[in-house]
Amino acid sequence: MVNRSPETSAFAGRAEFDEAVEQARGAAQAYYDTGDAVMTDADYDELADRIAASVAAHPEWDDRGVTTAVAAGASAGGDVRHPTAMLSLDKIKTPEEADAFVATLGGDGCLVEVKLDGLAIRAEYADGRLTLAALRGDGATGEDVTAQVRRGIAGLPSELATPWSGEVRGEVYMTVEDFEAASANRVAAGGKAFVNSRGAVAGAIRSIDRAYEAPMTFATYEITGDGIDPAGTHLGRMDRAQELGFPAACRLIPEVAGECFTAEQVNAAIEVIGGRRAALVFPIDGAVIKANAESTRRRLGLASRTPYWAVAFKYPPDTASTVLRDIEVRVGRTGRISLRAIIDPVVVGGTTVTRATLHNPQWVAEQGLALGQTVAVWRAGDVIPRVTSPIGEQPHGLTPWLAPELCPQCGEAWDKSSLLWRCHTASCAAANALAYWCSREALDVDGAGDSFCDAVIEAGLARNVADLYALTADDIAELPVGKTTAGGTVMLGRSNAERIIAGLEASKQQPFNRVVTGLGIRMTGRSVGRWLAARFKSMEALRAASVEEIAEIDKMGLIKAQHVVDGLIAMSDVIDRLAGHGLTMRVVDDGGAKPLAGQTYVVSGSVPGYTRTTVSERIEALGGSASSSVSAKTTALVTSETTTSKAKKAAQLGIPVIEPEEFARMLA
Ligand SMILES: NC(=O)c1ccc[n+]([C@@H]2O[C@H](COP(=O)([O-])OP(=O)(O)OC[C@H]3O[C@@H](n4cnc5c(N)ncnc54)[C@H](O)[C@@H]3O)[C@@H](O)[C@H]2O)c1
Repeated sequence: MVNRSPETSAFAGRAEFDEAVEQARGAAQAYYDTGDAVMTDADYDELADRIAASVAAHPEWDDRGVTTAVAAGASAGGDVRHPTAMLSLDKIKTPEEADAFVATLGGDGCLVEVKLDGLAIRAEYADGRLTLAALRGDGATGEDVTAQVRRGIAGLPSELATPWSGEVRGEVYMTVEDFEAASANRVAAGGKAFVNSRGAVAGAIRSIDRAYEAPMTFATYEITGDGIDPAGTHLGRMDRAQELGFPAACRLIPEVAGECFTAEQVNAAIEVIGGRRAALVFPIDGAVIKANAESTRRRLGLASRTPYWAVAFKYPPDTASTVLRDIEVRVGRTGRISLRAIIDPVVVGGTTVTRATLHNPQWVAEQGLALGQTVAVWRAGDVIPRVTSPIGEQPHGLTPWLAPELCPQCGEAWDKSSLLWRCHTASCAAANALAYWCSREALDVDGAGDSFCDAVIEAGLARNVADLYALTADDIAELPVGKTTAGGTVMLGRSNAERIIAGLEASKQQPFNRVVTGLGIRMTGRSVGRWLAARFKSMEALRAASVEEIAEIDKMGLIKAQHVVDGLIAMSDVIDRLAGHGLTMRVVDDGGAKPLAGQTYVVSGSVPGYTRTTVSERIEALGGSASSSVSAKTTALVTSETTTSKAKKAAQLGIPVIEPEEFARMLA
């Protein structure tokens, strides 16, 4: 057994302990039987650790199998008896615990492989034909899923190319893409969206006559049978498995497929897998460290629930639970509804998060989400945090949240023809266009927020961004921009009006790329604005460019290029008037030195004194390029974090990392 982290504390009293056991068993029942989440895995693991620490301190306390049985609390296995037990794995969380495990191997070799997050399955073959497939169940017996497997699981064929007889064990899982598809297919067939990919596998593999497509994949980690040396090594057996057509879990990340002999090698492999976690197409919840040679495995042996020759390293959770407090409804630049969850602060993926996105109104309704309810929030790598599921039963007395039937901006009905509702009214489109133009990522007009833009459109003072430049402080000082708590009207006021007019004046000095960005052409944003400005240098040249010429820009593509051409034509008059008002219509080269020429930087997080846009602009003004993803071409990654996927990728590729403060000095 692996030593538990010192901070794990035992329960003080028996009653508290019994309650925790009950809670853990209930959670396991939901987790294994239905794939539902009653708590996050991290919360479950903490509870199980505390139960284990309590049993260690009070051996007479009965934990009803939580620490000694496979899937304790879940419904009893099934009709199929496994010839040898299908075990669980002991968990570790720190490099020191990994060191301790490696020490137990006594210098023998081990492997570090991905711990796939799906369901354990075993399949028997006779003369190349699948004869039986069963789930792990309680470890001793499991459910027969032969018919479901025959429906098709990639990597677990009903018939092999050779007449092989034997048994494979492994994990059935869904790739990220297949999970999204299975979930959408189930909703289209009148069912509920799946909560996560493991839950999706649990649901799909158990329903024999499901009315929706749910593509699944298999990878093996154990094999016995014809031509397999039971006394050999894991790597040897996996070679044979691959020859037979079963993908091996240990080969899914080729960089870590070799044998390790030292704790340093093991921890380095754990780091590599952890660094790639957010970008992997298959779901993992850890890495498995396991002895390679059968002789080592036999020497170390098995406990009742787990082998002593393998452990699972669990990465810091990328999912945390918190309480949903509010949902803000906004209309995006392209008229699409966007939902933002306001949540109690929670640390997830190494950062404190207070806001998260939500899929769409239908998903929220299906999940029955209510304000005040506990939800799971997921954040991986640098992605925007997302609410992935409600956790547990909805507390009594809460009413499910429903999105407003009307657009909160213009009061008209949504177009609900797709899951992401849209508002198509001309006033909303115009107000969104103005708000985008004035936003920090475009012309950054001081003081001109959403309520000002709505009010200008409402009052008929502007129909497009060019009209803004004809306004005076007198025109806008009395615009109604809000309501007092007593229901009275709040006016913009003279000083705010003057601030906005000064902000509009100052925006005439903004560089050309921001003018291009601010036009708000579909499928474009600040990066495309910068690429177009850098490539064509002036509005004149940009307007003269063909779709093909624009598409030649790296990462651009024909579809975006077509939108650019169409957008520029549609906004022809507006652009002419903007030019007339003195907005910057060409790249102004300050003639300064270009010390970053030929260099590419990836900035992750904030650099003092710069916004995300201005830092990219500054890099480019100094002759360099700003990119969003780390690759072999990256000169350096700018970040103060060491645990993000970008930082790990940079470490893997040997790319230098620069602290944001130092980078700010380089740009000065
Ligand atoms: N959220 C909840 O309410 C809840 C409840 C119960 C359990 N859980 C989670 O389940 C875990 C315990 O589950 P478990 O006992 O099923 O163990 P486990 O899933 O953590 O580990 C054992 C399993 O790992 C799988 N596996 C994947 N890749 C593997 C590989 N390369 N080599 C070997 N095995 C591999 C196998 O299916 C094996 O059965 C807990 O740590 C917890 O995170 C969560």
